[in-house]
Amino acid sequence: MDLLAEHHLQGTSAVFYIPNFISEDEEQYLLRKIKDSPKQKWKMLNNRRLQLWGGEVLQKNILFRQEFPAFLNDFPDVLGRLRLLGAFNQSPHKGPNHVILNEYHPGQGIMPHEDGPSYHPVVATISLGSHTIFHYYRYNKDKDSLSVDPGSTRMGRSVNPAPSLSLFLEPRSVVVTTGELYTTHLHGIDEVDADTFTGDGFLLLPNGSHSQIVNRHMIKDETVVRMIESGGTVERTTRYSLTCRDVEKVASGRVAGVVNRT
Ligand SMILES: O=C(O)CCC(=O)C(=O)O
Ligand SMILES: [Fe+2]
Repeated sequence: MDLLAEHHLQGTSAVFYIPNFISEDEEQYLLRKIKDSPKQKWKMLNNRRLQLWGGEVLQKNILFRQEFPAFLNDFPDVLGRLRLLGAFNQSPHKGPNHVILNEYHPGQGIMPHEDGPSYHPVVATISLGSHTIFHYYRYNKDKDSLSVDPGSTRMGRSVNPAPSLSLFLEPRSVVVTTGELYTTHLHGIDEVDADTFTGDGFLLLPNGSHSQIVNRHMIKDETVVRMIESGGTVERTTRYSLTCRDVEKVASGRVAGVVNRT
């Protein structure tokens, strides 16, 4: 984790934020490749669409591999860059073997959730095209209480609606989450068109309360930093995220249409 260490987010056990992990030219290239990808690759969900790369995690949390497209491990070698960073040094395959591409138009987000047991507890999330605000949440202490929205949690435990940590993710940045923020917290993105800051680092949440942006001293875009410190609104545009993880169990043997590789 040496290269990562200088990007450690103070006050967290193990969150790392790296602005400009992807160059502007690489971002344009990746966005073009995403737009040119076959329509049938998209999986439609209620509030967004996504693509799975590297294979699919099927029964028993096992990954059935498929080759990555060249723009993830050839040019630009996003996956190799994550390996060099050391983010996956402790993971079974020493690098990500699975990537989810999520598309969010303004007003779209993702409910608080955990990523589940298939993955080694490290996730690297790259943002392309637009910023977003990424919240981490805790479960409430009362294990027996029912969730207000049971669909958003595992086991029907209630989630504390006040984020325990809020990050501003710039386009082209990567955030690496490990440790207890991965294993015991949830994460989510509010379904809003824009993000309004009220000064001193505080973000106005949809329920009228506030949450402070904890990585504001690490943000490179000075216009954004001024808004976060003095107040203002940043409109969201379409964001693509690459959620890169290592699935611990990988199927050996050949499956129809799936490349045999461990
Ligand atoms: O888009 C993001 O940044 C988060 C995506 C996510 O949490 C997931 O795919 O599990
Ligand atoms: Fe997630």
